[in-house]
Order: sequence, then structure tokens, then C-alpha cells
Amino acid sequence: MELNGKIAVVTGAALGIGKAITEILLKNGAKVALLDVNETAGKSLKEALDKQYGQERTLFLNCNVESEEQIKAAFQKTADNFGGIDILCNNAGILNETTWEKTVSINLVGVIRGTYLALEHMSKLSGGRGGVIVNTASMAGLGPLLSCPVYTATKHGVIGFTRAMAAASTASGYGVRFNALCPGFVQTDLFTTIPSKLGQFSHLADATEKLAEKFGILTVSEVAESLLELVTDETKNGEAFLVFPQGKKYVTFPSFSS
Ligand SMILES: NC(=O)c1ccc[n+]([C@@H]2O[C@H](COP(=O)([O-])OP(=O)(O)OC[C@H]3O[C@@H](n4cnc5c(N)ncnc54)[C@H](O)[C@@H]3O)[C@@H](O)[C@H]2O)c1
Ligand SMILES: CCCCC[C@H](O)/C=C/C=C\C=C\C=C\[C@@H](O)[C@@H](O)CCCC(=O)O
Repeated sequence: MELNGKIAVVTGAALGIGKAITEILLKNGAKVALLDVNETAGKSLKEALDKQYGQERTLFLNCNVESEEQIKAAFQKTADNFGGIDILCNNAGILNETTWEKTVSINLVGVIRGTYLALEHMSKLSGGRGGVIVNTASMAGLGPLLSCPVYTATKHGVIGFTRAMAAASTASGYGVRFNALCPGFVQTDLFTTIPSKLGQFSHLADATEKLAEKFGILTVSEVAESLLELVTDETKNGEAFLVFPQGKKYVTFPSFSS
């Protein structure tokens, strides 16, 4: 996919990985709607991006992915403002094993909600022009992270949902590709605030730290480069792209056909 003139929506765009995704999409010619609950950070980023790319290339919308109404309105404003939606990055996510229902609501339900509402704009079956949806999962979506079982469950769910939607899209003719981005540990606020978010598993913080030492820490720019590959390579559909400092690989899943 050539990004010049394409229209992208990024959730959780104000900080961390979402901010880096926004920046690399803009750098490659896309227009970007930034959706985030953090209005202060979102408006601040929009102000900085306006200086670098001009006011017309971005739109900041205060949007909580837990709200059907807010996502629906944000997608409509994006389509009205830019003329449609070609790319969706369902990136917003939290890690909190104490408020675990909220973790499920944002990380998994929010991804499902965003996907279904975006298809109303993107699917060729509903008058859209197709495109690509990339869901930010995690390495914890491929293997259990012992200190955060609910977070692990949400990321496993995101990968399963993404792969099933990719198959459904091919079979149905949506014209939309679906891929999961699975980073290892990444230096962001989510990562640095972990110790206070493990709840009943706080005693496993040291074990988690040892895992981070083993696997290394990615920069947000490294993650964004991998996102760009999933967006632009039109051969990629139904992929789980595992990214960590030592390298990156497309995950092979068990096949049940004899
Ligand atoms: N940091 C890591 O180690 C790591 C590794 C793999 C995957 N991830 C995933 O990457 C994604 C981004 O995480 P990050 O590390 O950049 O975190 P972050 O906390 O730095 O940024 C998350 C952004 O999402 C926003 N957000 C949170 N809840 C929201 C909601 N309900 N609606 C809209 N926006 C919301 C926040 O305001 C923030 O701007 C998450 O899905 C996370 O699970 C993170
Ligand atoms: C507590 C940190 C939260 C960061 C969340 C973010 O999504 C990052 C996750 C990064 C890595 C997850 C690794 C999971 C590893 C396990 O599946 C298992 O493979 C570990 C195997 C143990 C070993 O090889 O020594």
C-alpha cells in the first residue's frame, strides 16, 4: 500500500507506541486521526505535528475506545474531514491486573468494537474502498506473562480475533487486511508503571524484570517500523508479527489439516 494521501486512524495515539505509529504514518504521507482519552497529551502532540506537517494532515479527537458512541462519532468525523478511512491501528491498551475488567474492556472489547465500526467505512461490501487494520497485541499474546494473566488473555484474544477476521475478510470480500503487531517489552509509560499495576501478582514483579532483561527493551520507533511493514506489504493478511530487539519474525501457528 502506497501511503501518500491515505487516511489512517490511530487509537491511543497521544503517547508511547501510538505516538510513534502516528509519526511514521505521517512521515510516509498519510493523514492521521489521533484518538485518545488523554486530551492534554493529544492536543499537545497535535500542536507539535501541525508545526511539522501542517494543520491539515492531522485531527485529534478525544475518544475512549470503551465507548461505542465515541468511536462511532470519531470515525464519522474522520471520514467527513478527510474523505474516508483506509488504515486503522487499534493500539490503545492498558495493563492493570487490579482493574482487570477495564483491561479487558479496553484491550479486547475496544479492539473488537473499533474493528466492527471501522468496517462500516472500510469494507467494500458497505461502499468502502478496503484497506488494512493492524491490532497492537503483544509477545504476551503468544506466550503467558506470569505476572499479568488477564493482560495475557486480552492479547491472546486480540491475536485470535485478528486472524479470524483476516480469514472472514478474504472469504467475504471486505477488501480489508487484518494483522497483529506483537512487540516484546517496549520503553513506554505502560512499561515503566508496571510494578504498581500487578495487583495480586505483585510478588512476581522481579520475575517479570528478569524476562525484560532476557528479551531486551524495544524503542517505540522500532515498533513503528514493524507496523509500517504490516500496513504497506499487501501480501500480509492474518499475520502475527513478533518484534523484539534481537529481530522480528512472522509467527507460524499450528495447522490442523492432516
Ligand atoms: N509497552 C510495552 O512493553 C508493550 C509491549 C507490547 C504491546 N504493548 C501494547 O501497545 C499498546 C500501546 O501501549 P504503550 O506501551 O504505548 O502504552 P502507553 O501507556 O505509553 O500509551 C497508551 C496510550 O493509549 C491511551 N489510552 C489508554 N486507554 C485508552 C482508552 N480507553 N481509549 C483511548 N485511548 C486510551 C493512553 O492515554 C495513551 O496515550 C497497548 O495496546 C499495549 O498493550 C505495549
Ligand atoms: C509486565 C510487563 C508488561 C509489558 C506488557 C507488554 O505487552 C510486553 C510483553 C513482553 C513480553 C512478554 C513475554 C512473555 C513471555 C512468556 O510467554 C514466556 O515465553 C516466557 C518464557 C520464559 C523464558 O523463556 O525464560
